[in-house]
Parts: sequence; structure tokens; C-alpha cells
Amino acid sequence: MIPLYHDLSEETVLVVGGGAVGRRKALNFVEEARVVVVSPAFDDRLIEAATGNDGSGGDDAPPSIELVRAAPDAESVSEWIDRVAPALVVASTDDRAVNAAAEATALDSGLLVNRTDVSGGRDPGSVVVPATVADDPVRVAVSTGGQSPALSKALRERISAEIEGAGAMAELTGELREELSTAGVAPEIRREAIRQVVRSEGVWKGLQKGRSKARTEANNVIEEVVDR
Ligand SMILES: C[C@@]1(CC(=O)O)c2cc3[nH]c(cc4nc(cc5[nH]c(cc(n2)[C@H]1CCC(=O)O)[C@@](C)(CC(=O)O)[C@@H]5CCC(=O)O)C(CC(=O)O)=C4CCC(=O)O)c(CCC(=O)O)c3CC(=O)O
Ligand SMILES: NC(=O)C1=CN([C@@H]2O[C@H](COP(=O)(O)OP(=O)(O)OC[C@H]3O[C@@H](n4cnc5c(N)ncnc54)[C@H](O)[C@@H]3O)[C@@H](O)[C@H]2O)C=CC1
Repeated sequence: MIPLYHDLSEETVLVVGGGAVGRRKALNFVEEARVVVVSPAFDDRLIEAATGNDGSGGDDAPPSIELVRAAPDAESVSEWIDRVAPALVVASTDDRAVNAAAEATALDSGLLVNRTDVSGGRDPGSVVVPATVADDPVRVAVSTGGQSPALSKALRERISAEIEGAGAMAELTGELREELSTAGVAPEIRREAIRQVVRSEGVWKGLQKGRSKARTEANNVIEEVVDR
């Protein structure tokens, strides 16, 4: 399996099954997408997350979770997919037949599907959700190819400390590469300078002390490369 990052802003994710797993997926996807959960019963924390967030806040409203109380069977789950028009369907009921029908309909309609009750052996379009750790805009995703989700979670917890400050480093070097480009620095020198900045202990330490300290450190690194 090859990891790809998918922009789901402005999209809808349909979660079929609102138990503990459906709740985890809904809370993950609502960071970016509108989420609709269809289920006869809902996890308490899912109800909490959806409360006061009815999705009717107009175009500028942040993404929301909408709960719809219904128990579609394997035949009628396709009606929900048609009605909600999602980009991704999460099949997270404890009923294998309903999950299988949701998967088949999604794939027939050219939609992405996340089947939560199976691992391995996937058709194109059937995606797994990795464990994710973020220091925005940096995001690290871990998958074990479905073999050991608990290991994905444990590794995610370890990596969390490892990427501290990476978001600020991404922003700083994003600016620097634009500046070097605008200043007309030759591409190979520019690339070398940026490669050195992201590996510089001084810049990483500088970021902990504040933006201007990091900038000074980065400028020193860049000058050395440019003057070489
Ligand atoms: C294939 C996949 C499909 C998908 O859901 O996308 C899948 C499938 C299954 N998970 C199962 C069990 C558990 N899943 C977790 C946790 C997570 N599961 C996630 C992803 C994935 N799970 C995909 C593969 C990812 C990969 O490649 O590694 C994470 C990473 C992301 C997320 O879901 O948000 C999230 C951690 C989030 C975080 O904290 O970072 C825990 C741990 C816990 O709950 O503490 C357990 C119990 C321990 C165990 O069993 O390992 C079962 C058996 C169910 C049963 O026994 O009935 C199946 C079905 C099967 O294996 O057949
Ligand atoms: N992918 C993952 O990370 C994990 C997957 N699982 C699997 O995911 C599935 C769900 O697990 P849990 O959330 O722990 O179970 P759960 O029993 O807490 O939740 C199942 C939910 O599905 C709802 N439901 C039942 N029939 C439905 C229907 N016809 N239409 C819509 N909703 C329906 C129930 O009301 C309940 O809210 C299980 O099959 C389990 O094997 C379990 C743990 C982790």
C-alpha cells in the first residue's frame, strides 16, 4: 500500500455505524470535512462532539458532525450514499453484511471507502486510515498494512516527540525557499542551502527560542553555502 494524502476540505464523509470506531473516524475526518454519521445508536462522546453543531451554520461555518438516526440494511445503505453524496464512506457498523454493502456501493460509484472490519486484501479505492501525528503543516502517517493497528498507534505516540518543532521548521524553510528563489539564487545552491537548514541543529534549537533566533541561525547557514 502506498500512502497518499487526500484533501477532504469542502467534501462530505459518510460514516455508517456510530459506535466507538465510527466516533474515532468521525472525529478524525471532521478536522477537515463535513461528517454525516448514520446509525441507530451513537457513542456518547460522538453525541457530545455533534451537540451545538447542527451543520446549518452557512457557507463559512466550520466542518461539522451531523448525526442521523437510522439503521439501513444491506439493501438500503446505497440510498444513504446517494442522498449524502460523500467523497468517502466509512463502513463502521458491527454488521458485516451492511459494511460489505456500503463498500460495494461506494466502489461501484467511484467513491473511496474505509472498511473498518477487515484488514488486508483491498480493491483500489478501499483505503485504510493510518495513525497520524501532526505538528501542522507537518503530518506523519503510520500504517502496518492492516497487520497491527495497535502498533501503528504505539509508533504514533513515539514519533510525536520526534517531530516537535517540525511545523515551525516547515514554515521557516517554506519562506526561505521563496526568498532565495525571488533573490535569483541558482537552483542547485538554493536546494543545498535548504537541505543544510533543515539539518542544522542550530536552527532547530533556535526555533525553540523563537522565530527571530531561528532566522538568524538559518541566515548563517545559508550565507555559508552561498559564499562557498
Ligand atoms: C485495516 C484498518 C482499517 C481502518 O480502520 O482504516 C484497521 C482494522 C482493524 N482494526 C482493529 C483493531 C484495532 N484498531 C485500533 C486502532 C486503530 N486502527 C486504525 C486503523 C486501522 N484499523 C486500519 C489499519 C491501519 C494499519 O495499517 O496499521 C488506526 C491506526 C487509525 C484509526 O482508526 O483512526 C487506529 C489507531 C489510531 C491512533 O490512536 O493513532 C486498535 C487499538 C486501540 O483501539 O487502542 C485496535 C485493537 C487492537 C488490535 O486489534 O490491534 C481490527 C480488529 C477488530 C476486532 O477485533 O473486531 C480491525 C479489523 C481487522 O483487523 O480485521
Ligand atoms: N478499524 C478499527 O480501528 C477497528 C475496527 N473494529 C471493527 O469495527 C466494527 C465496529 O466496532 P465498534 O465501533 O467497536 O462497535 P460498536 O458495537 O461500538 O459500534 C457499532 C455501531 O454500529 C451501529 N449499527 C449497527 N447496525 C447498523 C446499521 N444497520 N446501520 C448503521 N449503523 C449500525 C450500532 O448502533 C453501533 O453504534 C466492528 O466490526 C469491529 O470488528 C473494532 C475495533 C477497531
